[in-house]
Amino acid sequence: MGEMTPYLKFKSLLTGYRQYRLLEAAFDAGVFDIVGAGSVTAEALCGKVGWDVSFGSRALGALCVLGFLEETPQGFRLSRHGALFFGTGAPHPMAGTLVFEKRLFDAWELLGETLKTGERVYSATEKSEAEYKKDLAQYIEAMDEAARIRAEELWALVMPEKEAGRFVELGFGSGAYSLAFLDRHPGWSGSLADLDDVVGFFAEKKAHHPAFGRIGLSCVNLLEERWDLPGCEGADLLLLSNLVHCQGDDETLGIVRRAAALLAGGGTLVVHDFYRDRGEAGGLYDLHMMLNTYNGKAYTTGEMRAMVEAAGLVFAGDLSLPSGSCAVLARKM
Ligand SMILES: C[S@@+](CC[C@H](N)C(=O)[O-])C[C@H]1O[C@@H](n2cnc3c(N)ncnc32)[C@H](O)[C@@H]1O
Repeated sequence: MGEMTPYLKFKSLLTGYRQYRLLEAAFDAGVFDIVGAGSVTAEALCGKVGWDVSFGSRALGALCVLGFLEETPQGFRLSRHGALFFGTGAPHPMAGTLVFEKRLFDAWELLGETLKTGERVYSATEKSEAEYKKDLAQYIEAMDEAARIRAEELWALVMPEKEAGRFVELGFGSGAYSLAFLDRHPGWSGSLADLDDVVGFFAEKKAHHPAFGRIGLSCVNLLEERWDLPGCEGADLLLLSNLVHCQGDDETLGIVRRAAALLAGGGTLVVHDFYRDRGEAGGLYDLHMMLNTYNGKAYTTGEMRAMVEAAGLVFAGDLSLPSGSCAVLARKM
């Protein structure tokens, strides 16, 4: 298919929620778990998920149109595209992402009011310890699903010049970027730092990973003006991935400055994120931060260049990734 006409682009934006609602209804009902195990007739499938056969068959047809399922003489099954994301053995499972996305709707309902108020309106309700832990696990799982895809994109473009070195990631989340880097570069060791609950979660979930033994972990609040991170000093490559959007200009500049101070001479800082001047993803991410954080924002690549230069580094270019994010690179001389 050629380029979308302006009207087609408008219309697909206008009705995008219909695709999402169908995907959500099918996911929530368990359709993908069932077709993931092999072809199944519409009658059997609808019976298992509790759908009316006549209406449910139409929904299954629509899932074929969207490209998630295909119909064979034996019934419905996952298409090649659908099998990337659903079913046992999917290389890029998206179940956590679908569960997490629902949590964002309430904040987006408040966009108009937020724009009028000029400050965050949405606030999460008070959580018990158990709810907080469950929400953190969901957040990290959703982040991990996206990060595992995007890490491959990043490290295919950003390659170290040395066989061995010290890799540092601050605000590592699920650790997907760090683990993917260390997988590719067995001569490197890693030092990772994040808030203590996130560090604990990583240590619990990823201890079995082959690169785990080459990683040192530290707990830190990156907003504090002084960091006690001796394990992160002398970094040959330091990654800030999807971290700078969590806070406003002054705090982010402080983080960039302190991160620059951790670099070894000749070391590289990689600031990977969604940038406002790099397509739709960055523009919408900026609003996502407006709605869901105290003062987070998506920066432009120009703003980030000014920050790395203010931190005494030499801007070394930027790289756009296929999934819409971008890496700003800077060197310590
Ligand atoms: C959006 S996640 C990104 C995780 C990972 N770098 C990635 O790209 O998938 C932001 C991470 O930064 C961490 N973070 C945010 N503010 C922080 C702070 N003040 N101190 C330490 N870590 C922080 C969060 O805990 C979270 O793990």
